[in-house]
Amino acid sequence: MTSVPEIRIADDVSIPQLGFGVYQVPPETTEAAVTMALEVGYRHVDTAQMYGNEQGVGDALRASGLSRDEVFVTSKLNNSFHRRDDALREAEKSVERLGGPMDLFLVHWPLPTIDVDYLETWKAMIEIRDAGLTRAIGVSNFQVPHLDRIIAETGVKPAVNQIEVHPYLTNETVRAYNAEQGIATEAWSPIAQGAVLDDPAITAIAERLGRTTAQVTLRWHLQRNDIVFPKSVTRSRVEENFQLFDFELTDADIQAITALNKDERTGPDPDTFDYVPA
Ligand SMILES: NC(=O)C1=CN([C@@H]2O[C@H](COP(=O)(O)OP(=O)(O)OC[C@H]3O[C@@H](n4cnc5c(N)ncnc54)[C@H](OP(=O)(O)O)[C@@H]3O)[C@@H](O)[C@H]2O)C=CC1
Ligand SMILES: O=C(O)C(=O)[C@@H](O)[C@H](O)C(=O)CO
Repeated sequence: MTSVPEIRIADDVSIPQLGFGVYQVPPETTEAAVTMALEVGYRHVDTAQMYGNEQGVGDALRASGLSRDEVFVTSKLNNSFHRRDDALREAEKSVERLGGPMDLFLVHWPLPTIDVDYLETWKAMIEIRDAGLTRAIGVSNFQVPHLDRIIAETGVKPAVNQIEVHPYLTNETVRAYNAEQGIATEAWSPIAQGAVLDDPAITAIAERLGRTTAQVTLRWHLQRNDIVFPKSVTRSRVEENFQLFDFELTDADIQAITALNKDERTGPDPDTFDYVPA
């Protein structure tokens, strides 16, 4: 079985650096998709209340025969639940759907333009952790000023900051701040939902190494010490995305891929994103 490196993100909490993302996996097929990923060897699943598929993740874990502590599970607080009482209640519901305490629970978006202050939400996350509903807490899509503020006001650093990172959006400012603060960076949409896979520079490296462009891109993330969880519902790709530990990129390869940055987002901008589900 492939051994996936782990990154320590909090006292007594380590996360496998490679996981399986389930954004846009329909609720009715999530159990099958996660079961497939567990069969391939993934031991880290990234879901969210917003995805509507935590139940399917929990069902796959229960059916797997694996003990709960063998699989690292992350979920995220939905944008509608930023008020303290809502956050605590909804974290309990996530725990029920997932079948036990989470390993990592994130504030999904800072929503800086919404009337609930994300500082209230971060304080609620600390309570959620202290109540034992999750082993570690973190944030997602937080920019440097958001991070600065929650750390200054509470003295509690997020274990991770999950942000959009891929060769066309290297997000260096936030990554550097995360590193300086000892916050692990998780790179969402690591292959830009496929947008980087035909890039000529990545293709040239892939051809030289006899790998696919998805594997080269994911390996680039790993060698930059970021945590990734590519999503696929296609078994051959789920397998391909797991075969990353028997080759290496050179420093020159890493620099060439990093140089592809064009600050191009595939998803929303955290400074303006204000979607709150009804
Ligand atoms: N915190 C946040 O705000 C966000 C978090 N995320 C997290 O990050 C995870 C990954 O990001 P996501 O947006 O899903 O995008 P990814 O960058 O993982 O790309 C997923 C897409 O690429 C395809 N794909 C996957 N592997 C391959 C491959 N080897 N070759 C060719 N195509 C491939 C998939 O197709 P198919 O499934 O058809 O095989 C799917 O269309 C999410 O699932 C979620 O967990 C994502 C967005 C925002
Ligand atoms: O996938 C996620 O985690 C997201 O937050 C995205 O779905 C994001 O909300 C989006 O892309 C909305 O269009």
